Parts: sequence; C-alpha cells; structure tokens
Amino acid sequence: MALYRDKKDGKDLRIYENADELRGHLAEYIAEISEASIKERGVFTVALSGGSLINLMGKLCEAPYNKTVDWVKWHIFWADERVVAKSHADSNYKLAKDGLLSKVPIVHSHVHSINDTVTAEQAAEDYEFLIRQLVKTRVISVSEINDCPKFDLVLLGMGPDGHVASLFPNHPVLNEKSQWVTFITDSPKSPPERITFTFPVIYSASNVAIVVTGGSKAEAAHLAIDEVGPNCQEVPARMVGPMEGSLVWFMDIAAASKLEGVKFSE
Ligand SMILES: O=C(O)[C@H](O)[C@@H](O)[C@H](O)[C@H](O)COP(=O)(O)O
Repeated sequence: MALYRDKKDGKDLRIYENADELRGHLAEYIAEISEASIKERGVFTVALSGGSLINLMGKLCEAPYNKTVDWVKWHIFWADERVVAKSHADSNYKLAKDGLLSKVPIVHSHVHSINDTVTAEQAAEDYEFLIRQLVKTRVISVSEINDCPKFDLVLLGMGPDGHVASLFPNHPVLNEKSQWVTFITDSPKSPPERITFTFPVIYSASNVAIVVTGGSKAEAAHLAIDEVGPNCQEVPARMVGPMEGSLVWFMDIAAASKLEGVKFSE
C-alpha cells in the first residue's frame, strides 16, 4: 500500500516507503493499463525513458506479470533516446533490451527504436515519420483535441534538475509545439545528442507516469508539484500537463521529502 496517496492539481501522487515497494506497485499499475488498453484497442503502446526507470520496472519480468501480461500486444517506443549506436552502453534501447525486453516475449517488430545510423536531426525526423505511419494504421491512437499521437502510457524519469525525457530546463525545445519528435545536440546530461518527444505528445497520452526515487530529486519534485509562486523557475516536470489523460507520480519517501503538506500514515 502507498504510504501516502493524494491528488494535487490533477496530479495523482503515490509515495512508497522505498524503491522496492514502488517497484511492486509500478508493475501493477503498468499491467492494469496494458490490460485495459488491449481490451479496448487490441494493443498497448508504451513509451519508455532511460535512467533508473528500467530497473524500477523490473518486477514486470517476474511472476505473475511475466505470465499474465499479454506481451505480444505490446508496442514499445522511446520518449527520448540518446543518439548513439544501439549496442553502445549509453543507449536507452540497450538499457531497456538488457533489463526488460529480452526477458519477456515481446515481438521483435513491435520494438520501435530509433535509426542509429544518422544524425540526431534525421533520427528525430525518421522517428516522427515512423510514429505517423503507426497513427495512420491505428496502432497508436490519436488525440481528438490536437491530432497528436495518443500513447496508452508514457513512462518518464526525472533528473535532479527537473528534466523529463530530454526536455531540459531553459532549453528552446521546451516550447516546441509543431513537431512530435525533436532533437538536441547540447544536452547538459551526457551524451549531448538526443531525440525527444515534445510536450504536446507527452500531454496527449492517455496515461503518464513520472517515476522518481532518491533524495537528489526532492527539490525538483517540490518545484514540480507544489505551489511555488510565480518567481520560481519552472522545472520541465511541472510542464507535464494539463493532461488529456491521467498523470501519476510514483515516488519513494526520499524523493517526496520536500513536498508540502504530505503526511505519512503509520
Ligand atoms: O536518457 C535519459 O537520460 C533519460 O530518459 C532521462 O530523462 C532520465 O529519465 C532522467 O535523467 C532520470 O534518470 P535517473 O532516473 O537515472 O535519475
């Protein structure tokens, strides 16, 4: 059970004793959305990020989920990817493949990774084209509000600076509204070249989860979630919304330690 669960300005906050508790509940949350999406549309489209997220999804590879989840209906995407070879230690594809995708029966052709043989600009363009084809064939559904792709679930981590996907503080791509996928060549977090979903795609998703553990993220979580006043610098994680669907924050106590008004039940 979550130590604390509440809604703050449309954000569903779920705080757990530690990362292990969080892992169990995150797996359950993902499995439920997968089941509902497959029931409704016959497929489940999920966008991953890099970082600690993949490890925190680890319980999906264990019983009961390894057997109960309808893996062949999953389509995997990346909310952001580092522009390096897929075999490179920095690749988010490699991270997900080693930690998750190789352990469950996902169909190879349903793993939609980036073209790693071209420039960041071309990789972003190619990835948007791929997503457009899958919107056309209705593998990915579409938002009725803005014609953006509507992923069933977008899973994001958050950096200590409040970045999500590869949307970093004060970067011009935070304001990109016309493209679905864009690129940067100056990421403050290494490696510098990345592609990323833009905010319109993130907030068109049916479900978004921001998954955050550890005390180094506590200040950014506070700035992203609490009422901090107009003079405070807006962290990218705060810009996830207003959502067409639902936004859930999964946190451990350390990441939630600076949130205002959060009291943990005994
Ligand atoms: O490619 C990346 O670097 C990630 O997609 C990035 O957005 C990550 O999710 C956050 O930096 C959090 O990473 P940690 O959970 O490891 O802190």
